[in-house]
Amino acid sequence: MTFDQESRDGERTYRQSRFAPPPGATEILLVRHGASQAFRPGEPFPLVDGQGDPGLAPEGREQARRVCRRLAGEKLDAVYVSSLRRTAETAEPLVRELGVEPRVVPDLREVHLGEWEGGLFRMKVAENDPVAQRLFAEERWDVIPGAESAEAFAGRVRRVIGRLAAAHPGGRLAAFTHGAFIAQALALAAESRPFAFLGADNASISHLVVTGERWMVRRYNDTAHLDGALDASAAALT
Ligand SMILES: O=C(O)[C@H](O)COP(=O)(O)O
Repeated sequence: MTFDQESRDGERTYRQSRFAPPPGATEILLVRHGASQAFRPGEPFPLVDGQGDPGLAPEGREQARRVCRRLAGEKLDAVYVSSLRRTAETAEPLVRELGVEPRVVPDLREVHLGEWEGGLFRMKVAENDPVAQRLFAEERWDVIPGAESAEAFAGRVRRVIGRLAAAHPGGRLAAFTHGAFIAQALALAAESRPFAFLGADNASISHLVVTGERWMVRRYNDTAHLDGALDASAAALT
């Protein structure tokens, strides 16, 4: 006898059920792009709208192949990318497989790192620069001169997630985006400290379920498709 069968005296029983999105909710799979090219001091990345625009590193292309193979098995209503090429390059195997056009939404771009754009950010963090220490202590990007303000960034992320959800009620979409963007989106959903979700891995999947103002965190930094042997299969995104 299974748990949801009626017991012998006719009393009903109830088994635990799996999560199901509320009616009309939008599932947004936030995919961080694959690893981008290494920064070499003195050779800044080209800029797009003032932001560093490296392409994918060889390992990033392999990560892209794996995350797209995982997503290809999912029912998706649309694929979105930011205006920075590393997201489009990561989504490329998926859009080719699905035969769809990626939709470019510039507001999915990374936080603007001001004077540390073009690759300098990584060097400053690696060198434990005092401003980088402040940035992580205060959980604000705008301690970097010229960087996007905390309020502007949170507002941009809130608005674009709302727009994507409104465009696909009851649907599921993949949005290829960036590490700080994912951290901000999940922090808004969880009403957490701003950096509580910082550190999503390259080609990881995070997952929001959005109903109007109510956002739920369903998944964070899922990398099952990256770990282990090349052909390891990952579970469906339930
Ligand atoms: O390491 C970097 O270049 C910045 O943190 C940008 O983040 P991203 O790689 O997620 O766009």
